[in-house]
Amino acid sequence: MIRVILNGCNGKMGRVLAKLINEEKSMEVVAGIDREIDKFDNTFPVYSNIFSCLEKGDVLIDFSHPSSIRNTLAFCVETKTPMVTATTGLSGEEMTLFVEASKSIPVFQSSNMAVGVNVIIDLAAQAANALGNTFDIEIIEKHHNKKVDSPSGTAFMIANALNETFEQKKEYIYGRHGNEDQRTENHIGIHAVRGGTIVGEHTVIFAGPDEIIEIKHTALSKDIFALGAIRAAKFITGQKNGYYNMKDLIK
Ligand SMILES: NC(=O)C1=CN([C@@H]2O[C@H](COP(=O)(O)OP(=O)(O)OC[C@H]3O[C@@H](n4cnc5c(N)ncnc54)[C@H](OP(=O)(O)O)[C@@H]3O)[C@@H](O)[C@H]2O)C=CC1
Ligand SMILES: O=C(O)C1=N[C@H](C(=O)O)C[C@H](O)C1
Repeated sequence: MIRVILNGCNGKMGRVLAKLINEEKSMEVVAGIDREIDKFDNTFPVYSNIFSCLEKGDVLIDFSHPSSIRNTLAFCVETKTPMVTATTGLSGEEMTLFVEASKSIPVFQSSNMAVGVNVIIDLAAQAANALGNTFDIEIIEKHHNKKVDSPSGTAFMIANALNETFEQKKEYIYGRHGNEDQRTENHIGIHAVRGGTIVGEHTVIFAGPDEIIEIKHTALSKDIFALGAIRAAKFITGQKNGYYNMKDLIK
């Protein structure tokens, strides 16, 4: 039985994960961490301070907020608990903390745990490689009105993968407004739409002379992210210390 500690257990994703882990034969949630501990009638103990957690986990799954990342990593390193993290909106400094921690524990990180998104990233990189600078690239992402960070972690993941294909790196332009950001071939435009209960949509537009290619992924439920994280958690419990992502899982 894989014992899971859930960081952000009372959030939207935390609750979907708890339900889906409950349906798994080989996994159980042994503890949860969140800011408010009495928000729901959880079937496992919930702590507001991760260092108060009494249960031993085989893996920690994190869908929370950047403000919790330092303590969560410190806890995982201290208790030698492998960590799967899906939290987005991290600073460059916070990202390097994961790489540092991965010298002591296995760390799995992805801004999007859905298999399909990782397929469209490869397709878009292939298109960017073939089209070079002749087509302009714009990324549009749409999410629900409760999302904290903009643009999405996935939009950055896509833009970074596309930029890797160019010798001269392109500059990211966010949601143009006014006269300052007129397009040049050196731009990747990134635009965030927020509304209602949109689960998650990412479209990469390649706009060329008289032709347009669009590569799009639509998430229809939050289950796909939770199932990806469950798969990552099963994968990482058997791994050596190191930094892993979806490429290691779906290769
Ligand atoms: N990689 C992926 O596939 C996916 C990633 N995500 C990312 O996962 C994260 C969570 O998403 P979602 O569940 O929708 O967000 P929610 O805001 O619904 O949930 C986050 C939870 O974490 C809690 N929290 C905030 N700060 C802390 C802290 N310092 N310590 C412990 N808990 C804390 C929040 O409490 P409170 O409500 O009090 O603020 C909340 O209960 C986001 O970064 C989101 O972008 C989401 C879906 C898919
Ligand atoms: O906050 C969300 O909901 C999501 N966040 C992730 C992101 O920022 O890319 C992944 C997914 O699109 C849902």
